[in-house]
Amino acid sequence: MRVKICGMNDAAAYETAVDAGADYVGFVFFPRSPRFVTPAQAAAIRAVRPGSPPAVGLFVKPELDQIAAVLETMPLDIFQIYGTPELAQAIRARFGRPVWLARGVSSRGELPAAEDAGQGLDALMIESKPPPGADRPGGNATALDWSILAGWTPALPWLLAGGLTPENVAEAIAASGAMAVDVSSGVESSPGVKDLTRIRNFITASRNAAPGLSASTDAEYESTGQGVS
Ligand SMILES: O=C(O)c1ccccc1N[C@@H]1O[C@H](COP(=O)(O)O)[C@@H](O)[C@H]1O
Repeated sequence: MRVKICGMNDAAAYETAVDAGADYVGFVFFPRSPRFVTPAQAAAIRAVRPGSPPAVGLFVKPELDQIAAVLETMPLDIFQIYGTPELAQAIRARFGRPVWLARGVSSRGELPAAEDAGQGLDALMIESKPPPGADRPGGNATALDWSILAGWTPALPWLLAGGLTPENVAEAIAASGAMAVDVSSGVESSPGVKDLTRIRNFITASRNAAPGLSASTDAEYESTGQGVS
């Protein structure tokens, strides 16, 4: 099981996620998000634990130059992109780093299109569609019907996101078959305010849900076909 904790916007939350064993930490560069950080803020948070898990930069329909500007101050290992597959491909080609493409789904019938969209990319972030009126495409604390993912074996790795919490992540993993999960709202006390206990509990609950798979058993994990690079 791999776990990403997204929306890192304070040092204590970041330290807690790293110390609790997060496999990825996410930084949101979308100004309308309550988790938005400037590149300088992200770099300062990351400096608390140099050499910690891969840093995932989240961008919504970014200009390539916006990403380039962030990279001048904040090194990123992976990009999580909300936008077209063509944009995601262009980002991958220009920056030479893994790109995870986010796709909102609500039915099993939408999964083939999601898989197609991910062709040539490194992973799919499968999540709920934003509720009507939402002013951001993710981070809305809404869950999808996890059962639509049961038995899905796309050609590329995928992570499950959207409305996950320490309380429901085990059920989500069991129902969907996900081997990588991502959370933001579910480890907060209010939008944008991370809760340290909930971060620890989320990581523990995720790992306990799939005890045979952990970041330290990579070979076994990769052999499932859901390894996330
Ligand atoms: O977190 C945000 O504010 C955000 C803004 C814009 C796009 C995506 C965002 N977050 C991502 O959305 C999913 C689900 O989040 P949640 O757990 O339901 O809050 C996750 O991938 C976040 O990284």
